[in-house]
Amino acid sequence: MIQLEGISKRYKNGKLVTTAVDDVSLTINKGDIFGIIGHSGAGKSTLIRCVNLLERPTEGRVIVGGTDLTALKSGMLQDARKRIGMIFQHFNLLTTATVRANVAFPLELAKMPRAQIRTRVDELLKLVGLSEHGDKYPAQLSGGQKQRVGIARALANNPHVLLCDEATSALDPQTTSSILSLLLDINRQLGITILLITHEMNVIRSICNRVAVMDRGRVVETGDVLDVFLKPQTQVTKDFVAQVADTIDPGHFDDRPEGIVVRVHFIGEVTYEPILYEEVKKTGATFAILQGTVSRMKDTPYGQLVVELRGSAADTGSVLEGLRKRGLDVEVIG
Ligand SMILES: Nc1ncnc2c1ncn2[C@@H]1O[C@H](COP(=O)(O)OP(=O)(O)OP(=O)(O)O)[C@@H](O)[C@H]1O
Repeated sequence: MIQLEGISKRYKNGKLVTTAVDDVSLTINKGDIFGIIGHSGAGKSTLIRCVNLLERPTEGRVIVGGTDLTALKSGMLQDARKRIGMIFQHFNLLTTATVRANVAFPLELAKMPRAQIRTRVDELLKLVGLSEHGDKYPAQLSGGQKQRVGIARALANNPHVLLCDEATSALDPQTTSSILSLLLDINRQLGITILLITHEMNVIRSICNRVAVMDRGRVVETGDVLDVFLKPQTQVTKDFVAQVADTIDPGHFDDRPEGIVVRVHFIGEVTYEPILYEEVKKTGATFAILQGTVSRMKDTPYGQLVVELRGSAADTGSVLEGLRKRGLDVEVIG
């Protein structure tokens, strides 16, 4: 649905050149909720603004729904942009217009007849749970409600893609979670592909299926959220994963003298099966749990256990083999 090919964006200020985005290529599939995470200054905002050409990349191509936006003349680009909705951290609502008027705005620009606009606005307000608030002004709404207006407005022209620029960063945790649920519903019910940027791993974990990690203008890691989350490769990704409290602090188990220390990853329904117990029981080995967690990423349960396996080398070896045969990812870490 979105293909970014070799995107770079450089800003020139006199003799100073800042490279905000440095040769980024990404493929975002139809139906994905794709998250880009990075620290402040990593280039996320610049990159997401390149997708609808609010920023024109210095180099590279942006292909959305098969159309190369970077090759379009301005009239055609305006049309293509209607298929790309966008929401913002600070909502960007018209403060002197009511909720209805804010949502109607892109429809008026698209010259939709008045009666149709009324029906469409009703539909959109219902979708985002604001049917009772249509005649209010933005100042009379909470942050979460303002973002719902932003979402309704972004969806007005039936976009294929929704871009979310730090859409929950100005919201408290509870409101964040209600907006994230709404985005997930929109993705599922309307099949809209979502590309979001954030500096919070929790946002990625709650709703994204794919993630890219940005650092100093470059994508340093990309993949399925579960893979990246459970096996972060770079330090910057490890730091983001550590933001989420239920991950296990690596590497404090090397002082266990008696046995071998093993990290077992569970993904999916096996998380709730007594596999470890069953495999250990077949042998003369025993185990002690040193640390463990079970959680959920989007709809997938997952868990990690760090256990010390005690017993003869043959017994512990056969436990490891048994666990691997049953599809678990097992690492000996001490
Ligand atoms: N218009 C501009 N002119 C010059 N430099 C810019 C411009 N916009 C962004 N930059 C620089 O590009 C780099 C990336 O900025 P960008 O806002 O894309 O990062 P970010 O990851 O979105 O950070 P934040 O979360 O703080 O917005 C920064 O060094 C920034 O100072």
